[in-house]
Amino acid sequence: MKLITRFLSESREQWCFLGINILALIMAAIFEVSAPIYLGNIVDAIVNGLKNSENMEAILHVANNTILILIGLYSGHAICTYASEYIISGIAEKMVLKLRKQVSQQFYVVPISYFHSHNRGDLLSRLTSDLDNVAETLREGIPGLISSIIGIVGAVVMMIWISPLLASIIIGVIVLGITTLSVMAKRTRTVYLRNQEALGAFNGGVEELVTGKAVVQAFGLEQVTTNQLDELNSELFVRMRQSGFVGQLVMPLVNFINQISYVLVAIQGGLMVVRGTITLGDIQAFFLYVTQISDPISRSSYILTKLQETLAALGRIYEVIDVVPEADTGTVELQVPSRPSNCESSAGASVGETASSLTSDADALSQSNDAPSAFPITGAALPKTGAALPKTGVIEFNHVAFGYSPDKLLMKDLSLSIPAGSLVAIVGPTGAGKTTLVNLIMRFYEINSGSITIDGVNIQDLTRESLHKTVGMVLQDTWIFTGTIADNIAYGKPNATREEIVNVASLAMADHFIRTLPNGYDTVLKNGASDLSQGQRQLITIARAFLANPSILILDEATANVDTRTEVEVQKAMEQLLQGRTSIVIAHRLSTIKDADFLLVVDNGDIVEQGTHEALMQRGGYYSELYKDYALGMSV
Ligand SMILES: Nc1ncnc2c1ncn2[C@@H]1O[C@H](COP(=O)(O)OP(=O)(O)OP(=O)(O)O)[C@@H](O)[C@H]1O
Repeated sequence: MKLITRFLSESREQWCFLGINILALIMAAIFEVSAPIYLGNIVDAIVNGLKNSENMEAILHVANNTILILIGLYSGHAICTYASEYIISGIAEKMVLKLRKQVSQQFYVVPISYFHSHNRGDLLSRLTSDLDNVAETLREGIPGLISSIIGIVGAVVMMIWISPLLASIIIGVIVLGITTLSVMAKRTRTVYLRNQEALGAFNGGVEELVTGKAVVQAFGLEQVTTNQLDELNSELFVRMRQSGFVGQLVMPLVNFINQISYVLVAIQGGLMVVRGTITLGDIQAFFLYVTQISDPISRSSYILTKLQETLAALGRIYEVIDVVPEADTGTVELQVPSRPSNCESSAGASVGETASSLTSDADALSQSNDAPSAFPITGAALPKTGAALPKTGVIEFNHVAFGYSPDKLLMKDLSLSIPAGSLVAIVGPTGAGKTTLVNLIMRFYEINSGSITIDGVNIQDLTRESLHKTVGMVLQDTWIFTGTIADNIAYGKPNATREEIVNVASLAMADHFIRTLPNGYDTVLKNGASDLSQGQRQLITIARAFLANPSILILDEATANVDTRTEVEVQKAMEQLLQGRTSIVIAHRLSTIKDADFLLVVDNGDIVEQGTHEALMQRGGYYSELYKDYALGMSV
């Protein structure tokens, strides 16, 4: 009930149209229930005329007038029904549009942790099938229910008006029928629910088979998987047969009730006609009212069952709408330094020229950071990393504590400083907390205590927009949306010119392959660009990062999916991309680790070692062991 009240109160702007719709339904019902009386009048006119030996012309004259009235009534019924359907479909679409907008907007503002704790398919089904369910019930169910109720009430009133005695017999049968149907509806609900569960399980099985086809084939498990799917299919067959059986029971039952009513009306009505207490026309009208009632009864019982399903869907939709959005209480905007963007600085220069000039800059940078203890992990004074470095992009963790659940901390007291413009590689075993560390910089999760600052400003005081403009990410899972390659590259800078786009694509070594496509930069990518190779997709996302030009860049094994030859090219481009910004690379690759100015070795959410590759190797601690294992793995 709460859900219905909420839904109605949130659809206040549609109330007026809803009122008009109900009015149209009432009018349609009035026209419909009036007709049998006039049909009865025709019968009476003919019977009485013949009985009184009136001439045929006089009889037909009376009948013709009534027929005109009937044409008017049926036309009125058709017009009002059409108007009601037209209005209700508008109302339904607007209500669903509003819900869809609310849910879609929520997807942008709910914390990322919400997505991590919910099944992706389940979230999608709320936006699709649950909303469809609500729309269908609004479009067809509710008008059907209202017109059924009005129709039943109208027909009962007319029956009482014609003959209270006959009406009471019919009402008795109706009450009996409704009680039986509602008992059946309860049982049907359970059967339908099991059917939907079986359908969901089968769909899940098919999805797993489709997405994991390569793995299934690689392990030669086609037969096992097919058998599992067969089992799910058999279960679905049984459930569907059951639901079909109970669903088909409703109509025969309603027909049975109908026929009982006809028999009772025929017996009692016949006796009343003989006694002269009712006319033959009234009996005929009575029969028509019985027919008019039976259909709405079966329809409303079905709609009431469907309504339960819709309320469950509405509840799931409101659950998403009610998620508390990520707090964006920050007011500070980080000043973006007047640093030339990648595309401007390189305009006109060949990739080779740019790369070589940058390599020497990078060398200077790495030399200045060579001292093993140059980067304090305690949050003390930042090291001087050379006059050429930019002043923006300093990241500090001050006594940070964080856990995905409050009772289990992953980081207990983490402090570290990353100087502006440095290239830091985070290494550590799987599950050590590398991704978590960068997620905290992006403020995807709120820390339990301590603070994280960028250029001395607590990230909680920054607006989310400013934070995400300052920190860019290139992830291993490439995200390509449906649109042209140019649109995909310009994602972080929608107003970028074609020249800028081509420029950054050249820097990311993507220009060549893009030009080989039939439509070049205007090639439309669909289905996550499944027709491009993983490496090509990655190059596009790297070009995207070039164009967005953030002062801090996070790379999550960004070159992991690029082949060895492409990797060399991408590395060159990367040097350019990383130039002049603080870069944090989560990498397992030897090349990335060696290029880094500094390594942070993470284990159990803590930094256990830090320093350059050489220094850490000399130290012979945790990193050197890790590295030796890695090198051994590479040589095997
Ligand atoms: N969304 C989450 N909810 C709960 N626990 C999580 C979540 N994400 C990660 N964890 C847990 O936190 C710990 C650190 O995970 P994290 O992803 O940061 O490790 P990682 O070092 O990046 O690992 P890998 O190298 O395998 O990617 C792990 O124990 C992991 O199970």
